[in-house]
Amino acid sequence: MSAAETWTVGKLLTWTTEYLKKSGSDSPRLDAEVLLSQSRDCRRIELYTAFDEEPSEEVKAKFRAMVKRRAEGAPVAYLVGHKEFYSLDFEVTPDVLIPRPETEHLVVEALDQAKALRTQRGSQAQPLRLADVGTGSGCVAIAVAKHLPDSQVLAIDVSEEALEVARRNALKHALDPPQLEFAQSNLLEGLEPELQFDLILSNPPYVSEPEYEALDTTVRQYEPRQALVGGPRGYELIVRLLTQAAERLVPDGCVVLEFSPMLAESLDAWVGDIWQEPRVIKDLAGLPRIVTLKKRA
Ligand SMILES: C[S@@+](CC[C@H](N)C(=O)[O-])C[C@H]1O[C@@H](n2cnc3c(N)ncnc32)[C@H](O)[C@@H]1O
Repeated sequence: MSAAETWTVGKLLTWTTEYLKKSGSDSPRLDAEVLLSQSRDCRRIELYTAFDEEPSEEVKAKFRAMVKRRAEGAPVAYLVGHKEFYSLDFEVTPDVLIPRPETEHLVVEALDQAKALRTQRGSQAQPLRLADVGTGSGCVAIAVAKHLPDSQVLAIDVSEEALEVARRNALKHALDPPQLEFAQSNLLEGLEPELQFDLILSNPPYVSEPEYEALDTTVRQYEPRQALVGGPRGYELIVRLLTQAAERLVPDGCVVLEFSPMLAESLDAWVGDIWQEPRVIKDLAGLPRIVTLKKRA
């Protein structure tokens, strides 16, 4: 970018798109638009009616600094401090995983299972009790709580730093106890012994250690390892969670889990003698991504 040129919104977007493309971004135009709208404090769509305007020096300086960090690999969501998930806006910091679009399938399936339980139990039933294990930013717990106003959701994480972000997101979406509560716990271990749930949801860490080493450096360098790695083989946390969940579910309840398509061949082993035939949901790429498990009678 030369200082003498007039850097209009349109030119800034064109130049930055090319620059970020060369730096390895797989969504350079979108990145440029998100960063510029954040710097101008406007909505992305408003850039389209401001193509010929020249932003102030302050806006351009802010934009340049973010573009530089993006070119170095920093994820856009951490640079702007928020990310949309299930049509809701969530604060994100490097203490939490950036919510992924495939996790929206977990929310859809959780809402379907909640509806089925309600229908089964009738209109006089108690509020549904849900747990979201490994809540991170709180995106799953909050999306579900927003769509199930008469439910009680317990959002759990082992990381106190992640819980602080999730609590701020709950505040932002006007969710209070008893509809949404938080607990720091290693999976379900630290909870009161009498706590039982109708639905246990989780997008747990499920990347194996070798897969982690092969992940894009932007993920490894910026996102919390604890949110990604499930153990040497990837499924260790899932197996522990399923054992604990079997003790915490009411008889007609179920577990809804996101997992890696790489772990699909382990599904039968997870089911064992405890769970019924799994219901598997595929993501938009046609890969197995979500599994729902009900206990055998
Ligand atoms: C894959 S992230 C999911 C975050 C969020 N639910 C989402 O879908 O974007 C997994 C989360 O599990 C948490 N976690 C890791 N090990 C845990 C454990 N043993 N007990 C509870 N939470 C754990 C991590 O801190 C992280 O927030």
